[in-house]
Amino acid sequence: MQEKLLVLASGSPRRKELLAGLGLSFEVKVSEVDETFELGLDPTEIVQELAYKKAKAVANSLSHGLVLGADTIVVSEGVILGKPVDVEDAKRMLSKLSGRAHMVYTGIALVEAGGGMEIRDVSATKVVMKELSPELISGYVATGDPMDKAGSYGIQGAASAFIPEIQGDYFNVVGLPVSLVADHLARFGFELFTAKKGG
Ligand SMILES: Cc1cn([C@H]2C[C@H](O)[C@@H](COP(=O)(O)OP(=O)(O)OP(=O)(O)O)O2)c(=O)[nH]c1=O
Repeated sequence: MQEKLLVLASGSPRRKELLAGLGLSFEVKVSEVDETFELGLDPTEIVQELAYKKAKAVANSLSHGLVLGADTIVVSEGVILGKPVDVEDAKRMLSKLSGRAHMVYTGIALVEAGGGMEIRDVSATKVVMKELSPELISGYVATGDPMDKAGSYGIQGAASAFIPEIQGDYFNVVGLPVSLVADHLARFGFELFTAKKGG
């Protein structure tokens, strides 16, 4: 029986599904966070800072429990690509990613409500994308799939056809580096496959 409360501070259905895969019980609580970041910060710092903001905002509203936040961005040739603002933006991002490799960074933060321990970490995956014709980009964007995703693609959907190779954690690209999260959860007492979970 898991005694300690685990809270996922995310509205992302992918993150919910990936965390649920670990077999732990958790609640989802989302709070509005300003996702702007300081210019000049390294992408690995930006994703950790945004993940921390998301987790901290929810932790501040609770008296107890452990809160997990995450943030994913795509970086191509030094340019940070978040979620597209519209269809044209999505097409622009995909044209930029076409025919070259880029990096996907997901920052994670675990924050104990009530002023306990806090950790941040980051996972990086290199993604190789095929050359995409304008017709292919238009067709994919028309499906709507890119619109809520960093870099304007979802490796887990039809865009899998564009990606012949990755180096690193696949789940990191989808939005949650599950293996890294599991390692950190264990440090907070959330052990997998033991009788005592989060006690
Ligand atoms: C690159 C890539 C991103 N994504 C998603 C993961 C994230 O949900 C999203 C990046 O946006 P985020 O701002 O990291 O997360 P979010 O707004 O969806 O959810 P929340 O802030 O509430 O936690 O892009 C995919 O699903 N597949 C992919 O291949």
